[in-house]
Amino acid sequence: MIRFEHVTKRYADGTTAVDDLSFEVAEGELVTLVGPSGCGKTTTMKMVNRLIEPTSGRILVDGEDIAEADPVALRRRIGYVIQQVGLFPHKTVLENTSTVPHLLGWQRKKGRERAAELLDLVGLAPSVYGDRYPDQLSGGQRQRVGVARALAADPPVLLMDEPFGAVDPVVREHLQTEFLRLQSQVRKTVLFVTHDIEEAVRLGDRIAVYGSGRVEQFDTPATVLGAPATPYVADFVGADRGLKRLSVTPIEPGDLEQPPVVHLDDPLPKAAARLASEGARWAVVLDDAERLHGWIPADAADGPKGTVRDQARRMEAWLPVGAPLKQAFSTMLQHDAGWIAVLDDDRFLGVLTPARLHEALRRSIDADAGGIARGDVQLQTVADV
Ligand SMILES: Nc1ncnc2c1ncn2[C@@H]1O[C@H](COP(=O)(O)OP(=O)(O)OP(=O)(O)O)[C@@H](O)[C@H]1O
Repeated sequence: MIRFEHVTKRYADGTTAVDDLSFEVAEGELVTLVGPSGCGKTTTMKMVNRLIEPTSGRILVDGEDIAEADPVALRRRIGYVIQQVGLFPHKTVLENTSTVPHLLGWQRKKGRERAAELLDLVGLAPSVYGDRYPDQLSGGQRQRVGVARALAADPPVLLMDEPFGAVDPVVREHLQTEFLRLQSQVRKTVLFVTHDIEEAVRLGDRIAVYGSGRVEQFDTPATVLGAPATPYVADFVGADRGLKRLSVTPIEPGDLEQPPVVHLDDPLPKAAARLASEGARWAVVLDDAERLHGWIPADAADGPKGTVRDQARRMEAWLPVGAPLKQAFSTMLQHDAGWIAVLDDDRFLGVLTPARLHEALRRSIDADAGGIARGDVQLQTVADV
């Protein structure tokens, strides 16, 4: 846990870099600090490992006032990843990764084993990369080594200052995805500095949006995008905040439509009767274990003999419940599908249609800001006009 209590930093020349900052990062939480250049993000971060001392206020790490800690011992308890990575050029990847365990006096063998484990975890096979030197790696690989090195001594707290800032957008997205997967396993308390709102939204459990030296809003990505606290925040998150919000708004069971469901071994006449009674043009087809198989159009069910199995079509477009709406939209486009199935593990929950997706989009964009209830969302289709 990291707690800032009325922390102010004024530099010798009179610049107030951070002004009366108070917030808390819970254990295992990832908080992103986002804001324009010079707003005090790095100063905030460097005060946590005492590379910079606050002018006033207190910072607690795991309940301990860090002003009373020995700075060197403190830094070994806190992982630190920066944009320039700062790997030792004359040391191998494995040696770089085991630096902190080594400084902490771990046995060499244990330190190297741990380093190898972490390199694996960040996607760098130690047998391939362990003996390379930093200049034999790509930028993205160097960043991964930086992350592995920061985690090597298993610190409870991780500070990350624009760690993926120096790589191209594609590699950056990969690193973000990998880091999210890693964080879901290691659950560190993370303070992550970025000036990129997309990155802040994607990675943060909560986001602190900085104005000049102050936090203008501290909340979940969905709330910051859906209900910016001030005009400054609204401007910073951008006019397309609705679009950005799609990536942080999950599909909920309530978004789904329930088409008729038939099973592979149902006789066709039974399936046809089911479709007719609901006036549906198609039905979802499940197997005996209630797993999604595909679908069957009404005209194909309209035969005197056989079972649904003979006429069923496979359906590849599906998503797990909780996946972001952006992914739903993209899957629908990718498969050119009129609907996609939503599953909870293997269990079929319902389908997302363009109309329901549209409704969910409206909810995600407007609901918090305007207090619009889902039932109040009116959908218009071409047929209504
Ligand atoms: N050593 C220093 N002496 C005086 N002013 C400083 C010093 N270090 C930083 N500042 C000033 O403090 C303010 C905050 O700087 P800081 O580096 O924390 O910003 P930042 O949000 O991390 O910016 P960036 O995204 O550009 O890294 C800036 O106005 C900066 O010029």
